[in-house]
Amino acid sequence: MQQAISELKAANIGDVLVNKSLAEFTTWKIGGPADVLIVPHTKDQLVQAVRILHSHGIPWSAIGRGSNMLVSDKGIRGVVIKLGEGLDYVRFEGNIAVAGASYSFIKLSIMAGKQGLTGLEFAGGIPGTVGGAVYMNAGAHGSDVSRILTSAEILTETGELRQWQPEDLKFDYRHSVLHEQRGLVTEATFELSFGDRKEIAAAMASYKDRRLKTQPLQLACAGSVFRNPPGTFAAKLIEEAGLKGLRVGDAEVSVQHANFIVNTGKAKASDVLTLMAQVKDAVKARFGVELVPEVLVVGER
Ligand SMILES: Cc1cc2nc3c(=O)[nH]c(=O)nc-3n(C[C@H](O)[C@H](O)[C@H](O)COP(=O)(O)OP(=O)(O)OC[C@H]3O[C@@H](n4cnc5c(N)ncnc54)[C@H](O)[C@@H]3O)c2cc1C
Ligand SMILES: NC(=O)C1=CN([C@@H]2O[C@H](COP(=O)(O)OP(=O)(O)OC[C@H]3O[C@@H](n4cnc5c(N)ncnc54)[C@H](OP(=O)(O)O)[C@@H]3O)[C@@H](O)[C@H]2O)C=CC1
Ligand SMILES: C=C(O[C@H]1[C@H](O)[C@@H](CO)O[C@H](OP(=O)(O)OP(=O)(O)OC[C@H]2O[C@@H](n3ccc(=O)[nH]c3=O)[C@H](O)[C@@H]2O)[C@@H]1NC(C)=O)C(=O)O
Repeated sequence: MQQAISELKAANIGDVLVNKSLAEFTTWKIGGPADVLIVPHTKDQLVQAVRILHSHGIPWSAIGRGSNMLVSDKGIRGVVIKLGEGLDYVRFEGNIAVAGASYSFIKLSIMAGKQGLTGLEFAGGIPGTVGGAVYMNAGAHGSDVSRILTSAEILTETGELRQWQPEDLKFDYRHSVLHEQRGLVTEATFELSFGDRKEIAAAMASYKDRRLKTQPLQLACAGSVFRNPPGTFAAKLIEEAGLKGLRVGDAEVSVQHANFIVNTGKAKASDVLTLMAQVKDAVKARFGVELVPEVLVVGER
């Protein structure tokens, strides 16, 4: 690892931060350190960094805005890559939106609406990056990334840039092939439709209003903790099992939305994991339904 770190620094691939806490990079504000966090500022630096890591056989993973991740208290061994400002861009070509992977998915939604383009209204309240949204096939209000994405530029494990088509990404409910196959999204292209600016703004306002009423947006969280089981809602089962307000340390099942766990202070990842296990067990005992996490639990346990 030491040799790779020296090589990364010598190659000027951006910031190379050793033993860097990841808590500040997650919306839960929880998580131990990455052995090394690298922040390439440009796409060239990113490509070079991945090639160096590949040549040393060092594992790497990506972090976007950390809005769907539970990083363990011991943190992540190996290298974590956070994309820098060089991939924080958007451009519109007619009804096509092309966004860099570190661009905010919410900003993309707002910018598309301002162009009079419809199709991204659902993204107005999803507080991650474009890269994270593609990885997760993020969605809301009956739509998701798979409905509008026409291609994604992927940096492969060996450091090659490739254009992937939607079928290559094998999208499913909150799932893409990137869960099984390492690859970094560097850019995504979305096909939208020309619509009415006022109607788009009205839809976004109503989604936002609904979220403000139903989700604990003012508290540190990571969105829905569990996937919705087929035919029902995780939140409904958790509420009916009487678990709202259940706490472990500073981690709490939100009293506002039962499928959100909020960090009310200094919750540790272990507190959230214990709470998740208690919720899972109680729902299984009461309804016989096996809840499956939607949030990604990463790092050394
Ligand atoms: C208040 C709140 C509301 C939310 N509402 C919704 C919602 O309605 N719908 C929904 O789907 N989600 C929702 N989420 C969850 C979350 O915002 C989404 O899953 C989002 O898409 C994650 O993006 P991110 O950039 O934060 O990814 P991260 O959490 O940083 O990462 C998620 C995964 O993507 C990978 N990844 C990140 N960037 C890249 C990249 N460039 N290339 C390859 N892999 C990458 C990471 O390695 C990780 O495995 C919500 C979260 C919060 C806090
Ligand atoms: N609970 C948590 O852990 C977290 C919650 N969030 C929530 O996610 C939302 C976005 O946060 P963030 O990315 O930091 O951006 P901001 O809250 O800074 O918002 C950025 C822009 O997006 C607009 N906006 C925010 N939410 C919505 C929405 N639901 N629909 C349409 N437009 C919206 C804002 O408009 P305006 O100023 O008019 O609202 C602003 O122009 C906020 O509601 C925030 O509370 C974000 C991160 C973590
Ligand atoms: C927040 C996320 O996505 C969200 C997305 O924002 C919303 C809106 O489209 O729909 C899903 O939530 P959700 O299924 O919990 O949606 P909601 O409309 O809030 O609730 C569904 C049902 O559960 C009930 N409900 C909700 C909250 C609660 O505390 N108790 C309860 O009984 C509601 O009454 C409703 O009948 C996504 N979650 C999943 C796991 O699919 C995320 O993925 O992180």
